[in-house]
Amino acid sequence: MFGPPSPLSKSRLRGSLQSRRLSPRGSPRHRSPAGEGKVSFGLPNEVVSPRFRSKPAPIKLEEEAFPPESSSPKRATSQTPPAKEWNPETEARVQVLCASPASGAATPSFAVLPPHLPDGVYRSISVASTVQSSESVIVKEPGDDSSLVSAAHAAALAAAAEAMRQEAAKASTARQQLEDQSRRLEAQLAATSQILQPLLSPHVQQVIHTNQPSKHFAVPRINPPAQVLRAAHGYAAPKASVRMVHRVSVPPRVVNQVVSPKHVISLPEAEQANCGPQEDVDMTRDQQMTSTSSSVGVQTSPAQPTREALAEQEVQDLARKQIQEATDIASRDVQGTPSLKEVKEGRDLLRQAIAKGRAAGLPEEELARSEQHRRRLHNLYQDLKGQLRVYCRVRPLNAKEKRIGDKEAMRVVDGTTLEVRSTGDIFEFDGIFGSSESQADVFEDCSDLAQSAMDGQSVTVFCYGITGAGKTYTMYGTPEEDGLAQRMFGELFAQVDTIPQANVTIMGSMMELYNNYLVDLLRPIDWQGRQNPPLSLKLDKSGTVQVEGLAREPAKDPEELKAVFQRGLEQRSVAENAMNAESSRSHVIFTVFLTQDVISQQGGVERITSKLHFCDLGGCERLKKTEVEQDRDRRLEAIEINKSLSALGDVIEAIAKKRKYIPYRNHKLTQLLQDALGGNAKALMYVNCSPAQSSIKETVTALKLANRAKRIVNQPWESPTSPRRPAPER
Ligand SMILES: Nc1ncnc2c1ncn2[C@@H]1O[C@H](COP(=O)(O)OP(=O)(O)OP(=O)(O)O)[C@@H](O)[C@H]1O
Repeated sequence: MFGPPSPLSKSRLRGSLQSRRLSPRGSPRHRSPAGEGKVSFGLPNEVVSPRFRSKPAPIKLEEEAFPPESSSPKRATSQTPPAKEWNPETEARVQVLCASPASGAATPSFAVLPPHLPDGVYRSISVASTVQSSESVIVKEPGDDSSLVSAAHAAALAAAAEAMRQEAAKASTARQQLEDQSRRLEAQLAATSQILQPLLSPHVQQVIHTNQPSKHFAVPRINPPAQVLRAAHGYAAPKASVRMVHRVSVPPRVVNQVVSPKHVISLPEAEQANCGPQEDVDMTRDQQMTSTSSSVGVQTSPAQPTREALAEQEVQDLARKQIQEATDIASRDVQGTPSLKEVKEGRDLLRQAIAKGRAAGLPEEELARSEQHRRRLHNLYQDLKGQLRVYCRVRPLNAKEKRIGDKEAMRVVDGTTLEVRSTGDIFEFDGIFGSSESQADVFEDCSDLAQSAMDGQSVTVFCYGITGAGKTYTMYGTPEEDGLAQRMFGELFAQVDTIPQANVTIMGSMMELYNNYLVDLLRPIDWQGRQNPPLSLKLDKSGTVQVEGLAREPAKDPEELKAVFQRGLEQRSVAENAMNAESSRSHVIFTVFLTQDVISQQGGVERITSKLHFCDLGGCERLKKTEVEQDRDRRLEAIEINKSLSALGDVIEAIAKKRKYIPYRNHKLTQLLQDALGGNAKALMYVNCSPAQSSIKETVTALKLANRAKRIVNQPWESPTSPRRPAPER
């Protein structure tokens, strides 16, 4: 209905506006010269509010309200620009008073404007309705010769005026509401102030900008860090509980009523003041928060979720979705008789989804079901790979062997096949490591078992072979390069770190089995290499082997566990000297005990316990007849070693052939490892070989025993948290 504003010259406008005031009735500007066709209008005096009449407001131009005409719009300034004379011949003038709710200066007056308005008024009205500030004056374009408005035009103008009046009424209501709100705030602040009074320093009670148009009321915040205070105020608060302020803008009236005059200081003063130590307030932050909010009884509206909370929620929802998808895929993949690859993919997918869920902050009880599923898949994967896996590692010829011109009698055919050149024997293992392969390569396939141990399965790593074949090197490495055990310690703690709320206890123990006698390598020994009380083995009701009297040392990180193990190795050499033993004729077992409290689906706590054994087995070669006859001690050692290794072979074979009777009791070594062989346990055996032709006979014997061990069958999966079923024994 209203057309766009005329493209007026701003400089001309400014000139006209500056020279214009709300003029009294009968002023020359109020009436246009008759018959000229150019009419100018001023507001009649009776329609101007009394406030205006007594003190006419200066007319300002709000240029932003007009469409830009030139590229460099000019702003009206306080300086008076040169006044431009109004030419009634060429200009029709209209004054439009807009009542601004912000200023509250005037009420709308359009309805009472004279009916004889030129066309330009409509454009003016349109412009005026977009003007946000107090007054505007619109000038009719020169050359517009429509002189009088029709009655319809006048009615339209009146309607526009009515609309503006309604807007003003709305603004007034809004203002009223604001005032009410401000009064409520005032009451709340007064109450808060009363409560906080005892907690505030006498120096900084409340910090207020007294001379600023927008006043600030200081609301205390609890316990800011000392360094922040030091930076801000140059002092540190010893135990002060209330120091920093959050500023909340409130109407000046409210501030003045809330804060007593003696506490009103300007902000710069407050910042510069060396406030010194404050009174100690013996309340915790939480207590203060509680007491403040409860005693004040502040009416708070329900907390709106912040943008961060919404983003977090979104991430969590996405993580939930991914876990569900991964679970579905994994379940589908492992139906029927899944391949190793399918199980691995399902497990990895679920593992990643759970890790993302943890990172997104999903609670452990929500992840418990997926975790259980992931454990199941991991266990299935390990079982499919082989519950007992046997690897062969061939070391390089050593300096002595090279010196005597020994030949290499072994050939690694491929990753799983080994050939003995001289005899033509072929041995198949789960993996063969040649002389060039590093400790890291050997560890690669072993690292997954750290997860099995964390999931509650017992894990045993054996190193087996003839003297000097590289068992100790493989298991414990050298000072320069970690062996399997140290690498596994690192992996275990890395697993622990992936579960933020995990309550895991890791402890280490170390013992030596020499001539069927168990020695605790973490406890002192007497001159004969004995301990009092001696260690004894017991099988508890859950089928777990207990070594009574064995010291367990807690470890918080891999380094601490390595230190425990190092101490055990040192004690071992002391024991050997005392017992006149030969190192290769004893078994050394380092055990890591894991206890983990996991959150169940119902939110309760489930305890998972497991053991990780590292067994460096004694050399398996037979002594030459002459040596045995000459040295009684060496003979006894050899007999004992052979007995233990043969007992181990029997147990492995019995498990492999699914016999009802598993002869664990035949030797202390098998008794000790009863809960780590068969059942749900996992075992890795590394058979270490010398490649030398000179020791090929003993090497082949060791390889045959290892080959026999490989045939252990898998057992069905059991929950890691269910009591371990003892392996059958008659
Ligand atoms: N894969 C290998 N690469 C390089 N050197 C090796 C390797 N395996 C073993 N050795 C070296 O061979 C020597 C004998 O190894 P190690 O002491 O581990 O044998 P062992 O089987 O434990 O002997 P024992 O039964 O007497 O304890 C060591 O000097 C070791 O550093």
